[in-house]
Amino acid sequence: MSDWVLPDEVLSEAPSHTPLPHELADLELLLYGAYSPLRGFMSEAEARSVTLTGVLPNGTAWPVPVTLDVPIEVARKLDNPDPKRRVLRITDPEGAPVAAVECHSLDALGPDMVRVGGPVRRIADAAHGVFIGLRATPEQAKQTYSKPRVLALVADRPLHRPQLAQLVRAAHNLAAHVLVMIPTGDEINGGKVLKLPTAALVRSVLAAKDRLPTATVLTVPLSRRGDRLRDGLLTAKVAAAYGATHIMAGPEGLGGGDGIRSMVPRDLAYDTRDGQWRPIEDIEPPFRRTSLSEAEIADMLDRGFGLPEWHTPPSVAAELRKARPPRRNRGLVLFFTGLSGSGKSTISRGVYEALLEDGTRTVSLFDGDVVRRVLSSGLGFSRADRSTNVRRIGYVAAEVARHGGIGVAAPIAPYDADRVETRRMAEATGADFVLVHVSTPLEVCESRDRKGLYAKARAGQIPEFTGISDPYEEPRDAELTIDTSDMTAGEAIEQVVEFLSEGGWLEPVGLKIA
Ligand SMILES: Nc1ncnc2c1ncn2[C@@H]1O[C@H](COP(=O)(O)OS(=O)(=O)O)[C@@H](OP(=O)(O)O)[C@H]1O
Ligand SMILES: Nc1ncnc2c1ncn2[C@@H]1O[C@H](COP(=O)(O)OP(=O)(O)O)[C@@H](O)[C@H]1O
Repeated sequence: MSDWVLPDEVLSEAPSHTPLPHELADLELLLYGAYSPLRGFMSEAEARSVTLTGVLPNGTAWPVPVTLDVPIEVARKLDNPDPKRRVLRITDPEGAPVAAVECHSLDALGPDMVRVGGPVRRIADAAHGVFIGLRATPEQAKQTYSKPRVLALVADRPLHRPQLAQLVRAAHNLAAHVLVMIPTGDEINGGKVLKLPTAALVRSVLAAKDRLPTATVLTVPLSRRGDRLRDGLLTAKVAAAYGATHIMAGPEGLGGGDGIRSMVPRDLAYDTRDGQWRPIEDIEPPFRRTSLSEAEIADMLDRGFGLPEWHTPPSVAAELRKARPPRRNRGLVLFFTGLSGSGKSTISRGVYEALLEDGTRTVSLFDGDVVRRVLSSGLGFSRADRSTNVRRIGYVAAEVARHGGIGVAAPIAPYDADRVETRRMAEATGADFVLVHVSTPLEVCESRDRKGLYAKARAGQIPEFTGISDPYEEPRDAELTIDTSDMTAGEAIEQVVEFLSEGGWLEPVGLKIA
């Protein structure tokens, strides 16, 4: 990839840095040569040029910035005037060195961060990664192609019969070898209804392998930037680097370019007369079954209904059932937020006990006092400490949910960013996240003043008290909002239990609140 030779003593003295997941994914693609002709991370000027014009200053078209940002303390250690000796050692999240960056450019991004640009070089093969055995460099992949034409498909969702039929038709018409690229980078779930953890996505795609024409199936650490057009162009670039001559346009549409042609598949429907998938307009309406939407598929899985065989191969359906079990068996983080005295502890404890009495679900309660004593001992109530506290709770509750249990937590959790991160952690495990905002107004909480804390806060004896001298950011993404001003604790608990039953997380029968 890179022709520079790195003396050992330079490397051993180089400062280390562990990049963010999407930066590591970019690094992997750079090292593979999958971002060819890029050989390294962009300088700020290059990144700006790409963002504004889609072209690098040297005239190369490139759709998105590929950048690496490091904290200023790390950048300060890169003080050698000779750029060949200004080397940053990149470590994976476990701390093992994986690559080196020869830092040709260092551009300050505000007071804390520095953008590091320059060529990259592999030090060691990545040792970890889900389905790492399915990774390949473009050169390795090209060895497997059986035909001159190669049709790429980015499988960022499971393949059901309509997608398989589209692929088979396109591959047949082109007489092409098929290259299935399963994206394993960050944000592959972005905007999807049916969110799957990476391993589950790979398994569900592999479950359709027998139904593919001659194909090479790879995982590719592609991540999404959130701009469909540019993401599409980047995907096409990577597919071209892997030797694809054609690419299937996805539901969002994908750009071609770079000598790769985009294939827009025809809309297919199922013909009930002979069980074939064919262009929708070739089937008379009474015999036509259109494909299920992602929302319909998600809903069927949530309710525990089997996916119909006319639509989904049984092997794929089985993987999806495992990855997304019916809600009554699926992990859940039930997260209460609200002011002190709003009723979080009372309601969460009541729901926890109702779940214990019901006995169909395993459940852990992260009681506020116990959390502060054990999990978060030593933390106070500064913004940073509250954030750490809430994210720790979120992390542990997500682990409970990963294994199919219900994690119930009830911290104040005053900051939106921490609640959002907590939701992300839960959903990344394949579990659900339900946010209950106990919205009892401050006046009511203060009049209750069960622990006498509001009086102390008003008297200035407790600095940074939520609602008095510290912020509470009202959630706008709560699944359920309960104001306990005019209801009994029993009624509040029942509202939550009913919500869980109606949503399918609990069997409706059997649960009774006294
Ligand atoms: N400064 C300040 N602000 C708010 N609350 C305070 C403070 N100091 C102590 N307490 C008591 O600690 C409880 C809140 O802890 P949490 O872990 O839920 O807070 S946070 O989510 O980390 O913000 C909270 O308990 P609850 O009444 O159960 O909410 C208070 O009793
Ligand atoms: N509908 C209700 N739901 C919950 N608590 C209520 C309700 N009505 C009155 N309360 C009282 O309000 C107080 C709430 O305290 P707590 O549950 O410890 O709140 P938090 O955990 O949010 O600080 C308790 O004394 C509780 O008895």
